[in-house]
Amino acid sequence: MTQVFTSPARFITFEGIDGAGKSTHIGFVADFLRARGVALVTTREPGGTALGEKLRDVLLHEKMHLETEALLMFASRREHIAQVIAPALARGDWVISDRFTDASFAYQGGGRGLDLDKLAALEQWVHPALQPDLTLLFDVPLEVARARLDATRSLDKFEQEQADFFGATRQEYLRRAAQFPGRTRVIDSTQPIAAIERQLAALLTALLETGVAGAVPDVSH
Ligand SMILES: Nc1ncnc2c1ncn2[C@@H]1O[C@H](COP(=O)(O)OP(=O)(O)O)[C@@H](O)[C@H]1O
Ligand SMILES: Cc1cn([C@H]2C[C@H](O)[C@@H](COP(=O)(O)OP(=O)(O)O)O2)c(=O)[nH]c1=O
Repeated sequence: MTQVFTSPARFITFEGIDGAGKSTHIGFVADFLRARGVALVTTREPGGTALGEKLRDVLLHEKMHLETEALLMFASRREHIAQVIAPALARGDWVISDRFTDASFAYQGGGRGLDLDKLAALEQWVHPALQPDLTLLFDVPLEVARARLDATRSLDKFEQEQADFFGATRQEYLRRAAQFPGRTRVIDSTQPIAAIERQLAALLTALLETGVAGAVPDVSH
C-alpha cells in the first residue's frame, strides 16, 4: 500500500538504556512509514552531522568532566538541530532520531548525577521551542539489557558503566516519561521483537490516521 501522506511533519525520538532495543526497531519504524508515503530522515545523537560525529567519537571514548560531557552533548545537539532536524521538519519531512534530550537527562542527570536544573537550562537554551512529537521509550530491566549487550558487541564508555548507573538512568527515563505523558510511549522491551513490532505498527497507524499515537496496545493475545 502506498499513499501520499500530507500531515504536518513529525519528530520521533527513540530512547532507552543501552541494549534496550532502539537500533533494532528504528529500521522497522522507518520502513513502516516510508511504505505509507512518509518522507523521512533517520539520524542519531550524539552525532547526525559531520561535527557531531567527531564529538560522538570523543564523547564515547574519552574521560572528561561531567559538565564537559553534558555541554558537548548539547553542542552536538545544537548543530544537529541547525543542520538536520529543523531543515527536515521545515521541508515537511519526518525526523526519526536515535536519542535526543531525554538521553541527557537520563545519562548525565540520572546516571552521573548532574543537577537536573543545569540540564533544563541547556534544554531551554538549545531548543526552547522544539520537543519531539512522539518519544518511544524502550524499557527493560538492567539484567536483560546487559545480557543482550554482552552477547553482541564490545562496549563503549557508557556501556561499561555498572548496574547502579543504568538503574539511575532507567529511573530518570521513566520519570521523564511520567512528566511528559503526551509525547512518550513506554514500550516493554522484554517482549519478543515481533510483539514490539505489532505495538509499534498500531501506534504508527493511529498516528497516521488520527494525528495521535494513542495508548500502547496489549498484543499478548
Ligand atoms: N525484544 C528483543 N528480544 C530479544 N533480543 C532483542 C530484542 N530487542 C533487541 N534485541 C537484541 O539485543 C541486542 C541489542 O539491541 P539494540 O537494538 O542494538 O539495542 P540499543 O540500540 O537499544 O542499544 C541486539 O543483538 C538485538 O538483536
Ligand atoms: C544523546 C546522548 C547519548 N548519551 C550516551 C548514551 C549511549 O550510551 C551513547 C551512545 O548512544 P547510542 O547511539 O545509543 O549507542 P550505540 O550506538 O552503542 O547503540 O551516548 C548520553 O550519555 N547523553 C546524551 O545526551
